[in-house]
Amino acid sequence: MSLALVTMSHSPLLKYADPPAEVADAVQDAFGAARAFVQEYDPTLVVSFAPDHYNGFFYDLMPPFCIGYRAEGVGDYGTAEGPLDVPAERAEELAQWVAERDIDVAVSRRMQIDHGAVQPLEVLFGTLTAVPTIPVFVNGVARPFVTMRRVRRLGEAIGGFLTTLRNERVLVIGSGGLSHDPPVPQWATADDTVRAMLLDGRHPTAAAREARQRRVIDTGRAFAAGTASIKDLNPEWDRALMTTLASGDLSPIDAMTPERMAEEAGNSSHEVRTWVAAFAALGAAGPYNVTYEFYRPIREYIAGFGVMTARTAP
Ligand SMILES: O=C(O)CCc1cccc(O)c1O
Ligand SMILES: [Fe+2]
Repeated sequence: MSLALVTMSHSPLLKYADPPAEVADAVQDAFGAARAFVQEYDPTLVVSFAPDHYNGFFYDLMPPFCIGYRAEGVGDYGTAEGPLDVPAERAEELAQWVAERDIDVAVSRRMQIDHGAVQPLEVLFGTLTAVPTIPVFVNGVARPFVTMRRVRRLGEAIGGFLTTLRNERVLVIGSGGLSHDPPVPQWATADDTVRAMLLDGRHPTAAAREARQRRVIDTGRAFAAGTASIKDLNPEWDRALMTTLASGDLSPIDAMTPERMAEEAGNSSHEVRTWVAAFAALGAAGPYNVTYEFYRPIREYIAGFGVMTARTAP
């Protein structure tokens, strides 16, 4: 049973920043390559590993992982709003399978997902309902972080389940990263107003959402102009990680720690957990080949921007 994979950075600034045309075109070309790969594979089921940015998951109950039985996009940053087509019974079987492999996952019958999960679906399929999709939340912004080994083992367990689905062509997606340090609030440094949002900020007013987005948009402009105080992108770190993921041997990733990741690649580099889970899932079906790779550090998007496609070796 073979599997296919697309991992890609996301950026809320895709529609709100203005990089040089050559850069924007290169990203669109990379999206086109990923889209062509997916069209050719013609998946019947998608499993999407994505982080969240305090739009669906908050500190009133923050799990490291969550499998969605139902899910809807919240429509942040102009992304699609509304329900996904989640095959609920399959999602339940998946959660049971994973639980039996000693990985503790939360489940949600009302998962809310943001641009982190929605953007790849829009890029690859145009809509949120084109292909039945099981969303898997992987915490990438809210301390505490589980070990990278745990993330790899989650991916392996999910991949093991997917290889049992003989009548499906399954695409796994990983969304986020790579190195980047956008102004996502953190509990330790937040004031009372921001803490209230981090605790339980569901269904913000339009004005509150606008204010949050404005801060990220302004930071992107300043970062491109060289006047932002956020940590710089780290292309060497990004390329090294992509090389490891492509190698098929993910064991070196177990040694990565949240502290060093934040130090070397920024506070949102933890989003690469979704890539690790996705590659580990792919690897559960056997050796794989990377069929496409794109990488550019893009300050306007506040992202070490990568796209990879891969499939089980023939
Ligand atoms: O908190 C937000 O609203 C989004 C922050 C953000 C910015 C650029 C790239 C990202 O991956 C990201 O997460
Ligand atoms: Fe993100």
